[in-house]
Amino acid sequence: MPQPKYRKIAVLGYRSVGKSSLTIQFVEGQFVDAYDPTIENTFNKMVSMNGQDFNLQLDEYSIFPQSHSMDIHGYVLVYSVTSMKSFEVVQVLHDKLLDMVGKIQVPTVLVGNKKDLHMERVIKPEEGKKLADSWGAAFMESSAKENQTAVEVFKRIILEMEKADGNAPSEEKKCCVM
Ligand SMILES: Nc1nc2c(ncn2[C@@H]2O[C@H](COP(=O)(O)OP(=O)(O)OP(=O)(O)O)[C@@H](O)[C@H]2O)c(=O)[nH]1
Repeated sequence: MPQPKYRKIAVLGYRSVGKSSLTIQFVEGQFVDAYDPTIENTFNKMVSMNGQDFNLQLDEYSIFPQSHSMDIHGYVLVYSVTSMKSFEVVQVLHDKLLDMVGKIQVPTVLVGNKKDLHMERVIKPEEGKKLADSWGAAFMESSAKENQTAVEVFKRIILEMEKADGNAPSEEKKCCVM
Protein backbone atom coordinates (compact mmCIF):
# COMPACT_ATOMS: atom_id res chain seq x y z
CA MET A 1 0.00 0.00 0.00
CA PRO A 2 1.54 3.36 -0.96
CA GLN A 3 2.00 6.08 1.65
CA PRO A 4 -1.05 8.31 2.21
CA LYS A 5 -0.89 11.48 0.17
CA TYR A 6 -1.34 14.65 2.20
CA ARG A 7 -3.59 17.06 0.33
CA LYS A 8 -4.72 20.50 1.44
CA ILE A 9 -8.02 21.73 0.03
CA ALA A 10 -9.42 25.24 0.39
CA VAL A 11 -13.21 25.60 0.50
CA LEU A 12 -14.07 29.15 -0.55
CA GLY A 13 -17.21 31.15 -1.28
CA TYR A 14 -19.52 33.94 -0.21
CA ARG A 15 -21.07 33.83 3.26
CA SER A 16 -23.86 31.41 3.99
CA VAL A 17 -23.52 29.39 0.76
CA GLY A 18 -22.99 26.19 2.78
CA LYS A 19 -19.21 25.79 3.01
CA SER A 20 -19.37 24.55 6.62
CA SER A 21 -22.45 22.41 5.97
CA LEU A 22 -20.92 20.65 2.96
CA THR A 23 -17.64 20.05 4.74
CA ILE A 24 -19.32 18.78 7.92
CA GLN A 25 -21.61 16.55 5.86
CA PHE A 26 -18.53 15.03 4.22
CA VAL A 27 -16.41 14.74 7.38
CA GLU A 28 -19.08 13.79 9.95
CA GLY A 29 -21.95 12.57 7.79
CA GLN A 30 -24.52 14.96 9.24
CA PHE A 31 -26.36 18.13 8.23
CA VAL A 32 -26.23 21.02 10.66
CA ASP A 33 -29.26 23.24 10.23
CA ALA A 34 -28.01 26.07 12.42
CA TYR A 35 -26.11 28.94 10.85
CA ASP A 36 -22.85 29.58 12.63
CA PRO A 37 -20.78 32.10 10.61
CA THR A 38 -17.20 30.96 10.15
CA ILE A 39 -14.16 33.03 9.27
CA GLU A 40 -11.75 30.14 9.16
CA ASN A 41 -12.07 26.48 10.04
CA THR A 42 -10.05 23.32 9.50
CA PHE A 43 -11.10 19.67 9.27
CA ASN A 44 -9.14 16.50 8.59
CA LYS A 45 -10.31 13.30 6.98
CA MET A 46 -8.73 10.13 5.61
CA VAL A 47 -10.20 8.93 2.33
CA SER A 48 -9.25 5.95 0.20
CA MET A 49 -9.63 6.11 -3.56
CA ASN A 50 -8.57 3.32 -5.89
CA GLY A 51 -6.03 1.83 -3.50
CA GLN A 52 -4.52 5.18 -2.55
CA ASP A 53 -5.12 6.78 0.84
CA PHE A 54 -5.46 10.55 1.04
CA ASN A 55 -4.97 12.47 4.24
CA LEU A 56 -7.14 15.51 3.53
CA GLN A 57 -6.91 18.82 5.29
CA LEU A 58 -10.01 20.88 4.50
CA ASP A 59 -9.64 24.59 5.18
CA GLU A 60 -12.78 26.67 5.00
CA TYR A 61 -12.48 30.41 4.51
CA SER A 62 -14.98 33.24 4.32
CA ILE A 63 -12.20 35.69 3.62
CA PHE A 64 -9.57 35.26 0.96
CA PRO A 65 -6.74 33.00 2.21
CA GLN A 66 -3.85 35.35 1.48
CA SER A 67 -1.07 33.90 3.55
CA HIS A 68 -1.92 30.19 3.31
CA SER A 69 -2.32 29.95 -0.40
CA MET A 70 1.01 28.57 -1.47
CA ASP A 71 0.62 25.06 -0.14
CA ILE A 72 -3.00 24.49 -1.21
CA HIS A 73 -3.39 21.60 -3.64
CA GLY A 74 -7.01 22.11 -4.71
CA TYR A 75 -9.91 24.52 -4.46
CA VAL A 76 -13.62 23.92 -3.90
CA LEU A 77 -15.37 27.14 -4.90
CA VAL A 78 -18.94 27.21 -3.61
CA TYR A 79 -21.91 29.37 -4.54
CA SER A 80 -25.56 28.90 -3.69
CA VAL A 81 -27.97 28.28 -6.59
CA THR A 82 -30.33 30.61 -4.66
CA SER A 83 -27.97 33.61 -4.66
CA MET A 84 -26.85 35.67 -7.64
CA LYS A 85 -24.47 37.57 -5.37
CA SER A 86 -22.69 34.35 -4.41
CA PHE A 87 -22.33 33.44 -8.11
CA GLU A 88 -20.70 36.81 -8.78
CA VAL A 89 -18.42 36.46 -5.75
CA VAL A 90 -17.18 33.04 -6.85
CA GLN A 91 -15.97 34.59 -10.14
CA VAL A 92 -14.07 37.29 -8.28
CA LEU A 93 -12.54 34.65 -5.99
CA HIS A 94 -11.41 32.56 -8.94
CA ASP A 95 -9.73 35.57 -10.61
CA LYS A 96 -8.01 36.47 -7.37
CA LEU A 97 -6.71 33.00 -6.74
CA LEU A 98 -5.27 32.64 -10.24
CA ASP A 99 -3.51 36.00 -9.78
CA MET A 100 -2.17 34.84 -6.46
CA VAL A 101 -0.85 31.44 -7.53
CA GLY A 102 0.38 32.84 -10.86
CA LYS A 103 -1.00 29.95 -12.92
CA ILE A 104 -3.68 29.84 -15.60
CA GLN A 105 -5.29 26.75 -14.11
CA VAL A 106 -5.42 25.14 -10.67
CA PRO A 107 -7.32 22.00 -9.60
CA THR A 108 -10.79 23.40 -8.95
CA VAL A 109 -14.35 22.18 -8.51
CA LEU A 110 -17.10 24.77 -8.88
CA VAL A 111 -20.04 23.78 -6.68
CA GLY A 112 -23.59 25.10 -6.90
CA ASN A 113 -24.93 24.23 -3.43
CA LYS A 114 -28.51 24.24 -2.00
CA LYS A 115 -29.92 22.50 -5.07
CA ASP A 116 -32.72 21.16 -2.84
CA LEU A 117 -34.20 24.68 -2.61
CA HIS A 118 -36.07 24.39 -5.93
CA MET A 119 -38.43 27.32 -5.39
CA GLU A 120 -35.59 29.71 -4.56
CA ARG A 121 -33.26 28.76 -7.38
CA VAL A 122 -31.95 31.70 -9.45
CA ILE A 123 -28.88 30.11 -11.10
CA LYS A 124 -29.47 27.35 -13.65
CA PRO A 125 -27.13 24.33 -13.77
CA GLU A 126 -26.12 25.33 -17.33
CA GLU A 127 -24.82 28.68 -16.06
CA GLY A 128 -22.61 27.00 -13.48
CA LYS A 129 -21.37 24.49 -16.03
CA LYS A 130 -20.55 27.23 -18.52
CA LEU A 131 -18.54 29.15 -15.94
CA ALA A 132 -16.63 26.03 -14.85
CA ASP A 133 -15.90 25.16 -18.50
CA SER A 134 -14.47 28.64 -19.05
CA TRP A 135 -12.06 27.95 -16.17
CA GLY A 136 -11.22 24.39 -17.23
CA ALA A 137 -12.68 23.30 -13.88
CA ALA A 138 -15.08 20.54 -12.86
CA PHE A 139 -18.69 21.43 -12.02
CA MET A 140 -21.24 19.90 -9.68
CA GLU A 141 -24.42 20.86 -7.93
CA SER A 142 -24.90 19.68 -4.36
CA SER A 143 -27.11 19.75 -1.35
CA ALA A 144 -25.39 19.67 2.02
CA LYS A 145 -28.51 17.84 3.23
CA GLU A 146 -27.49 14.79 1.18
CA ASN A 147 -24.35 12.91 2.18
CA GLN A 148 -23.87 11.53 -1.32
CA THR A 149 -23.47 14.89 -3.04
CA ALA A 150 -21.08 16.15 -0.37
CA VAL A 151 -18.93 13.03 -0.84
CA GLU A 152 -19.06 13.52 -4.63
CA VAL A 153 -17.71 17.07 -4.29
CA PHE A 154 -14.60 15.96 -2.38
CA LYS A 155 -14.14 12.84 -4.51
CA ARG A 156 -14.14 15.12 -7.54
CA ILE A 157 -11.51 17.50 -6.17
CA ILE A 158 -9.25 14.52 -5.37
CA LEU A 159 -9.64 13.46 -9.00
CA GLU A 160 -8.78 16.96 -10.25
CA MET A 161 -5.68 17.10 -8.02
CA GLU A 162 -4.59 13.67 -9.22
CA LYS A 163 -5.05 14.76 -12.85
CA ALA A 164 -2.90 17.83 -12.18
CA ASP A 165 -0.23 15.46 -10.80
CA GLY A 166 -0.35 13.46 -14.03
CA ASN A 167 -2.31 10.58 -12.48
CA ALA A 168 -5.27 10.56 -14.86
CA PRO A 169 -7.77 7.81 -14.08
CA SER A 170 -8.12 4.95 -16.53
CA GLU A 171 -11.59 4.11 -15.27
CA GLU A 172 -14.16 5.36 -12.79
CA LYS A 173 -12.38 5.55 -9.43
CA LYS A 174 -13.82 3.97 -6.35
CA CYS A 175 -13.95 6.16 -3.27
CA CYS A 176 -14.70 5.02 0.17
CA VAL A 177 -14.93 7.34 3.13
CA MET A 178 -13.39 6.04 6.34
N1 LIG B 1 -31.61 23.82 2.24
C1 LIG B 1 -30.28 23.87 2.36
N2 LIG B 1 -29.71 24.62 3.30
C2 LIG B 1 -28.36 24.66 3.37
C3 LIG B 1 -27.52 23.91 2.50
N3 LIG B 1 -26.24 24.15 2.82
C4 LIG B 1 -26.26 25.00 3.86
N4 LIG B 1 -27.53 25.31 4.21
C5 LIG B 1 -27.95 26.23 5.27
O1 LIG B 1 -27.45 27.53 4.95
C6 LIG B 1 -26.98 28.19 6.13
C7 LIG B 1 -25.51 28.57 5.96
O2 LIG B 1 -24.75 27.40 5.90
P1 LIG B 1 -23.20 27.37 6.33
O3 LIG B 1 -22.70 26.00 6.06
O4 LIG B 1 -23.02 27.92 7.69
O5 LIG B 1 -22.61 28.41 5.26
P2 LIG B 1 -21.11 28.96 5.17
O6 LIG B 1 -20.83 29.16 3.73
O7 LIG B 1 -20.17 28.08 5.92
O8 LIG B 1 -21.27 30.37 5.89
P3 LIG B 1 -20.14 31.34 6.50
O9 LIG B 1 -19.61 30.64 7.69
O10 LIG B 1 -20.86 32.60 6.83
O11 LIG B 1 -19.11 31.57 5.45
C8 LIG B 1 -27.23 27.24 7.30
O12 LIG B 1 -28.48 27.57 7.90
C9 LIG B 1 -27.32 25.87 6.64
O13 LIG B 1 -28.14 24.98 7.36
C10 LIG B 1 -28.17 23.11 1.48
O14 LIG B 1 -27.55 22.46 0.66
N5 LIG B 1 -29.54 23.14 1.47
